[in-house]
Amino acid sequence: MLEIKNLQKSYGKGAPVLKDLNLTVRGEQVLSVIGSSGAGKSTLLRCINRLVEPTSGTITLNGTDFTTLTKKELRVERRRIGMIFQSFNLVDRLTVMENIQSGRLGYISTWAALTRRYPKEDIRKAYQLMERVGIAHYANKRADELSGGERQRVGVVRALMQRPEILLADEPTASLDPKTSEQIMALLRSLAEELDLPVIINIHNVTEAKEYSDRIVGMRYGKIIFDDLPDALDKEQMDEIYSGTPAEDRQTMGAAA
Ligand SMILES: Nc1ncnc2c1ncn2[C@@H]1O[C@H](COP(=O)(O)OP(=O)(O)OP(=O)(O)O)[C@@H](O)[C@H]1O
Repeated sequence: MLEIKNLQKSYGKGAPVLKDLNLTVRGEQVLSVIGSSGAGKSTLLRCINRLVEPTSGTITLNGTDFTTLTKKELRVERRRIGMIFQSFNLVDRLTVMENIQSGRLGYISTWAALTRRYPKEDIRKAYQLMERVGIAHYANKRADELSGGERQRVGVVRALMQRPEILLADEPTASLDPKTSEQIMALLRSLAEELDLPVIINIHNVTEAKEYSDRIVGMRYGKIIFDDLPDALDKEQMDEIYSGTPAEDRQTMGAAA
């Protein structure tokens, strides 16, 4: 279970971009986070694994409060959170297998990693996952020889190699064509179910969010203003989520205070 309580984030001395945010994610489910540009979706996702440092609040994953971990502890515990990126974040000159095995870095010795002597079990696991997502025949191909959809599948396998307890996907389909984008969303959805893995997706495409998610969270400038089943997201709710500007929201908050 992921439990986010009273999360606040301000960059430097700026106004808060996450405002006392609370969110609980239980069990297997795909949760999509939608909202205007600047609403704080990426910041929220990145606070969870502390790629961005929260200003205050707690983020607890299956009993571990990530906000209080030291840098050293975080290096170990972060493996429990898989992350998928819009730009895939692969090393172009490395093969698919090498990229995938980098998901095991921290589990195997630096020497084994440098000399590409991966444990047999890791190779078996990698092939099993690559077969599952349809890229096993590319194991020895360089990452930069793959299409966007194939690269994202490598990203997914790399994240799963960590044996994560939760998967975070930061706009995983934004660089893909519509058909490939749907395929990746469908893949994430079926993996969530097969592996009993909660997946949080930050996404702009509301149609896809509705089709492939079990739950939708709508953010407006640092706050969650919608949290429900996809079917409950109607035009009125959408207008609410996508209206306003950060400045207007600050004024409203000021008036309410
Ligand atoms: N590193 C940073 N330094 C300062 N401000 C930042 C930084 N990253 C994000 N912000 C600001 O925080 C706010 C939320 O940004 P964030 O990227 O989380 O929103 P988002 O909803 O993911 O937007 P988008 O959909 O465009 O990616 C924005 O006002 C943005 O300018």
